[in-house]
Amino acid sequence: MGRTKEDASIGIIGMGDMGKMYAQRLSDAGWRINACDRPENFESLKQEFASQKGVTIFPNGHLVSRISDYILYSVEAGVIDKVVAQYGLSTKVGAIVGGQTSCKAPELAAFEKHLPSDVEIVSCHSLHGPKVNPQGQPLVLIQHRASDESLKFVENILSSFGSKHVHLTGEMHDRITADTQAVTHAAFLSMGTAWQANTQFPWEHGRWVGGIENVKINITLRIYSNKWHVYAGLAILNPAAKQQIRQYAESVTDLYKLMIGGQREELKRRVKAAGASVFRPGSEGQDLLLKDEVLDRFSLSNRPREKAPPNSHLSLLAIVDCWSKLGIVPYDHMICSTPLFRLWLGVTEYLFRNQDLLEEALDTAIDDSTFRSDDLEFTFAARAWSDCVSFGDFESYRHRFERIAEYFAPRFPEAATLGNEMMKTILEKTTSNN
Ligand SMILES: NC(=O)C1=CN([C@@H]2O[C@H](COP(=O)(O)OP(=O)(O)OC[C@H]3O[C@@H](n4cnc5c(N)ncnc54)[C@H](OP(=O)(O)O)[C@@H]3O)[C@@H](O)[C@H]2O)C=CC1
Ligand SMILES: O=C(O)C(=O)Cc1ccc(O)cc1
Repeated sequence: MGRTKEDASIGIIGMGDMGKMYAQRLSDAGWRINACDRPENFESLKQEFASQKGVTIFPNGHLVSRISDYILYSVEAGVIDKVVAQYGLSTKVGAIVGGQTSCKAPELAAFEKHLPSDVEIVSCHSLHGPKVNPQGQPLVLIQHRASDESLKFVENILSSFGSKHVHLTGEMHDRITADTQAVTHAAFLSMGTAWQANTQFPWEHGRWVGGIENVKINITLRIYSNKWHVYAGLAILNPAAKQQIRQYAESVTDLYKLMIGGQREELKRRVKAAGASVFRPGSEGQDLLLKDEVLDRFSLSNRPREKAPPNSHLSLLAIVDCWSKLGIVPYDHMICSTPLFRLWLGVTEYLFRNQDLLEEALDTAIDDSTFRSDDLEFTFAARAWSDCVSFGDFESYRHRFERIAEYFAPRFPEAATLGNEMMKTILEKTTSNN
């Protein structure tokens, strides 16, 4: 089997956002790519890639599999079993197969079930979206059923991304990404749900101008402007994610009850104890991941920001409570973190490492009823998303997601421009080395 650029070729099955990004970058790096999407997309895909040197589009996965030396399945997580069942037997003798889906248990199970035994398995996962520059971002590699030499071959293929290779088992990958991805998305999905329930575009209200709020708004819109199946797949198919998301919903509910019950001392005690277990003493002198001047630059609002308006920050208090209850130290996951996770940790840290800001949030939660209805809707939303993930029903997830996405859709273009700029600037300051 060929193992160099001159004599090997790479197959990509599923030419959606990630598949196209891989095809583009790997062919630019000099690899020969054989790619396909669904048969009905053959003609349009062929036209789209007509001028991309090194990429050949085929009508289906059989034709890709039989001639490629490393084959990557880059399809929706929910259909991985079906697609591998369809094309797996056509895999070239002695080839290596991998997948790009965000949850590895079903993907690896599908490979074991459907691939011939002479086929090796090295899977991967780029921990960022298709529009993020892979340079310096984590790239997980899973040597599931393969020789060291085959792993090296795959590493060589993917080396042109300039990503940081992280070697994990499938099981470790799923445990970590439940912490970093699934629960992070649950928080932002819930924010969007609450804003929609109260028919708000939050940046049109003075209470949501500046700083942390910019990140909340931009990321929420970014998620809702993406494909629902990416978020549904990694939450519903990952068993560890259900528990994490449930804990997040419980933390939100518990803290909300303390707020409306006026239990100031108990609220402060619980939140500060959680903060102490997540933001360990001794870290005070370290640089914050995010700073005011960065946060303030990316507002969808045209209102001036004078002083940060007080906010109970229930979503942030709850994530720290959740991490603490689950014994998660988020900094331990930096090596395997997505950009969104680093932003989420960044804003949380920003609140918890500023004692005045934290006190203000806790006092606001008790004394100021301005946010009560928003926090109530947020609590409902967190519980509803948790139920939706626990029930494991893709269609109801899709329905919820798309209903809310539709509400925000008119604002996606401006949010995307600003959000991309924000991600770029902030990512330069929050690498996975932090
Ligand atoms: N988007 C992201 O930020 C990231 C996504 N991932 C993961 O990567 C995978 C791909 O995601 P993404 O590219 O965003 O999703 P897309 O929906 O853009 O791409 C998936 C593609 O696979 C195609 N497909 C489905 N069935 C078949 C089949 N039988 N044969 C050939 N092609 C098929 C789909 O066609 P159709 O649309 O017609 O069904 C679609 O074009 C997912 O598992 C996702 O979880 C990983 C990292 C980041
Ligand atoms: O950064 C995030 O969490 C994203 O939303 C982008 C994303 C989505 C799915 C992945 O498997 C990896 C990255």
